[in-house]
Amino acid sequence: MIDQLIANIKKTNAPIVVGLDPMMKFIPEQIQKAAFAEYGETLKGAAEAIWQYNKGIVDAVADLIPAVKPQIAMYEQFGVAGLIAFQKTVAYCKEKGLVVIGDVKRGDIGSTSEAYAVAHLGKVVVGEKSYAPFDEDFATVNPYLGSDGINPFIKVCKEENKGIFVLVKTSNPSSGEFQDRLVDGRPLYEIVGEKVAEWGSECMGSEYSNVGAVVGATYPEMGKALRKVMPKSYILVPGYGAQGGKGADLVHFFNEDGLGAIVNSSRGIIAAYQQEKYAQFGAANYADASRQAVIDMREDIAQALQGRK
Ligand SMILES: O=C(O)c1cc(=O)[nH]c(=O)n1[C@@H]1O[C@H](COP(=O)(O)O)[C@@H](O)[C@H]1O
Repeated sequence: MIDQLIANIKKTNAPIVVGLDPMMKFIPEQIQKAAFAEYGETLKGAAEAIWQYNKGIVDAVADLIPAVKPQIAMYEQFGVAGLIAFQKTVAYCKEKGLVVIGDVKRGDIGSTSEAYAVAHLGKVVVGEKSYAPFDEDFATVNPYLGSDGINPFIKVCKEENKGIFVLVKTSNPSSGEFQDRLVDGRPLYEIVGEKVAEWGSECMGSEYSNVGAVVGATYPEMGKALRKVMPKSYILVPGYGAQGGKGADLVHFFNEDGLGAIVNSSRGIIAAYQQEKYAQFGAANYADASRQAVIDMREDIAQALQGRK
């Protein structure tokens, strides 16, 4: 699957992931009204609104980007109806040729991780039949339980040609509370990064591994160090835009070949029309504002990478 992701990145010339993290406050009134008219102010109504909103954005940006990252929490808050919207979003994006990174941040004891891996990347067996319940291409995984929690994902990745991104150094302000702690004189995130390289060596694509890492754009120096620790792992870099990360911060997350990193922006793209910079689009043209925000992000990253040469 990493090969598909890289092919899409090369085709679009955009190492960008659009994060599909829909929140009701982003959804234009006309979409909410139509959904509520059909289903009432119910969980189903909310789920219909987020699905229609997503569809508008995906239709507007799909030709520009290699991948999307739906964040399951934004759907799960609307219960089963929300999860159906998640599933529909995954399927629709795949139909459009996009690689789908399910941001599910799973990880548990072995037997439980196995079920998570089956749910999101693999197939579940029911009698004589088998089903791919959510069928994302990649999933984000929390490594805190150690190899027991990761190995079932790697097994499914090998069987199904899928991939994972393991949390190594997260973008949030308190990520250092545990992740930066020194263990035998070295920061914990570096030890996890080494483990990602080891797990990744078991699950290689042609140039890069199907086991990638998540490292926040908000910690560029750590990104630089981690790039060297896991040379064959793709780094998924969240924290661009709404969390303050900029193109210039991202340069060292990439390898010399211009590959090796893919940068996520969620609110910065999907709610662009609510920013002053894109206000002229208005709520009715929210998807056009998202398209312009993707073009600007692509330019920002390209310029930063150009500056490195
Ligand atoms: O795994 C992630 O994607 C992730 C890891 C991390 O360290 N920081 C982080 O922000 N994320 C996710 O990336 C997205 C960032 O959203 P924006 O800040 O709106 O661009 C959210 O879906 C977060 O859950």
